[in-house]
Amino acid sequence: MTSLISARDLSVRHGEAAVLSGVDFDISPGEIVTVIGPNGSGKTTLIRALIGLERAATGRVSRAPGLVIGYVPQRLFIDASLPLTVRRFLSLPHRVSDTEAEAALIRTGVPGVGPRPITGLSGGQFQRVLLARALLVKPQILILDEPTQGLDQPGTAAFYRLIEQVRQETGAAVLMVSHDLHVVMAASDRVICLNGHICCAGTPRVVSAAPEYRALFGLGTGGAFALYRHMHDHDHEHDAGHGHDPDHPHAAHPHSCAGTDA
Ligand SMILES: Nc1ncnc2c1ncn2[C@@H]1O[C@H](COP(=O)(O)OP(=O)(O)OP(=O)(O)O)[C@@H](O)[C@H]1O
Repeated sequence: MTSLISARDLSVRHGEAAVLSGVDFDISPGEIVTVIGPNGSGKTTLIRALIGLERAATGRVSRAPGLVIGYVPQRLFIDASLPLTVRRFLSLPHRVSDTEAEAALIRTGVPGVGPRPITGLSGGQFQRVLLARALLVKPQILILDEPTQGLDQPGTAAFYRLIEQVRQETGAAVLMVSHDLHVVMAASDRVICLNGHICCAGTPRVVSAAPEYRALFGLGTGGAFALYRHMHDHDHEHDAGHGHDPDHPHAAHPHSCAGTDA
């Protein structure tokens, strides 16, 4: 299947520091792919490079022609003194009708918040409004950088269920960065474990068994694995699009994952 976004041998530098090196990446229509990794491992940098907001030092990134991306960045500061309602926020930067705006709020589980000041929302409501705004562009791919930050565990689980529904209803691919390992393992088709390079990648089952993953996140992933097995009974035979045996974890890069290669 044709990739929506792909990267080959992608490296990104910030000044002298190599933040990412040798990254190969693909995402297909309708896939949910999650990038995990420690703080500073280059997750946001990878997302930004895939969108085209960050320049590749070497390698290349390609996007399907005319690809429509719905992007929720990691940080969005809104000045609390700004008199901005949710409704007006949804029309930034592209104007949408009241009907479209309310439909998006209903879909993301926050109906009727349109007239409220955006800075008065709870963390969970705000994340849902950000998702609503991203959906209003009718994206072929949703890119969400830590969309559940600030949410409690039930809120996080509910948000991932919503993402899954959106994927089912719209067929959009979803690329996420997350720290919620347990839910990530339950809600992703494919997981990429990043630490300056790709340490391991594949289905949640493959990644949670990989020594590189365990070196980074410890062995307390049995619960995640059980949750994943419990919630998913559909086919996960494909593995990272590389034709590997899905039951055999692999490092996509031969280096240790204990530290970045920078
Ligand atoms: N604009 C920048 N200028 C210089 N260094 C940067 C810049 N942006 C990121 N970095 C550095 O690049 C490295 C990777 O940052 P990045 O934000 O991609 O990591 P991350 O995995 O998303 O981290 P976190 O989990 O903390 O959000 C870090 O060492 C960071 O300090």
